[in-house]
Amino acid sequence: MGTALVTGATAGLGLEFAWQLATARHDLVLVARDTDRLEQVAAQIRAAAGVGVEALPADLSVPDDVARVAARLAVVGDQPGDPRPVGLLVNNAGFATAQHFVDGDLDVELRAVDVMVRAVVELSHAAVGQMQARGRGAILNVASVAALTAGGTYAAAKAYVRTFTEGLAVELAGTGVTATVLCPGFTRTEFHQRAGVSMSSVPDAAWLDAPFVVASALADVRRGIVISTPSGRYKAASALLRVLPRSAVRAIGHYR
Ligand SMILES: NC(=O)C1=CN([C@@H]2O[C@H](COP(=O)(O)OP(=O)(O)OC[C@H]3O[C@@H](n4cnc5c(N)ncnc54)[C@H](OP(=O)(O)O)[C@@H]3O)[C@@H](O)[C@H]2O)C=CC1
Ligand SMILES: N[C@@H](C=O)C(=O)O
Repeated sequence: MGTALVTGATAGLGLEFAWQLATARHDLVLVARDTDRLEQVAAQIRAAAGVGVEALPADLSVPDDVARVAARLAVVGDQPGDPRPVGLLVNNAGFATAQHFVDGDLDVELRAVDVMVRAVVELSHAAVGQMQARGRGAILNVASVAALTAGGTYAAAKAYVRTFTEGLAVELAGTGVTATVLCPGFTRTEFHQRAGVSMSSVPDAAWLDAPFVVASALADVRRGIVISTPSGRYKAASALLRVLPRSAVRAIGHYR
């Protein structure tokens, strides 16, 4: 099995990606900011799954850190001593801005763009070059059903990722390399708690579990599906969001 690089691998969906990929015998390169937690996750997966795990601490809002991750992704693996090339890139790291734009902290808005747009573009570019040269590979970018809403910078970033990935999939057709965008709905992770967002009004039936979301996404990657929306509920919600008048979508006012 090949090597997978997962960003945001210390918690939530990223941690679940790491475990499911390790169980499927992929070696891993794991990226996140919290070095202690990252090393701990890497050690646990190495011990339990017996795969190779590199911990690559990086803050994806910091250009030098993104460049280090991009350099790892660009490795073709044809030089003696090279690490193995990455065959699957999972651009998963992200966070909720959890504020309105006008009276919000501009640094938070810009960091959201850096982590969820700029880093996704830079890392995809670094990976796709070596993947195309080797004639195989896959890129999985994590957006959100929020991409179809009008909820400020978070939704705009996710809309970018969705459209960007669709364009990449078109460009890559026939090359042996695929691009998939994952668009989950509400999923139980650390995401809302980290952002200090109360989710008490969201009914139980609206929640997805990370193991289900990740298994659906990886199955869709294997089948070369471009837009992966786990669960019938969120497929229906996405279909509705696409046909509603945008004035109605704006009225939903879904801010993250
Ligand atoms: N949970 C949900 O309801 C939904 C989530 N999503 C998307 O799923 C993705 C994963 O989120 P989820 O698992 O829920 O969130 P979590 O908060 O559980 O995990 C986020 C991960 O991203 C990492 N991370 C955050 N900021 C940075 C940064 N600047 N540089 C590097 N790593 C960073 C965190 O690690 P560390 O703090 O160590 O850096 C952590 O590993 C995100 O892109 C999110 O937008 C989409 C739809 C629904
Ligand atoms: N769908 C979730 C994140 O993208 C949310 O809105 O909480």
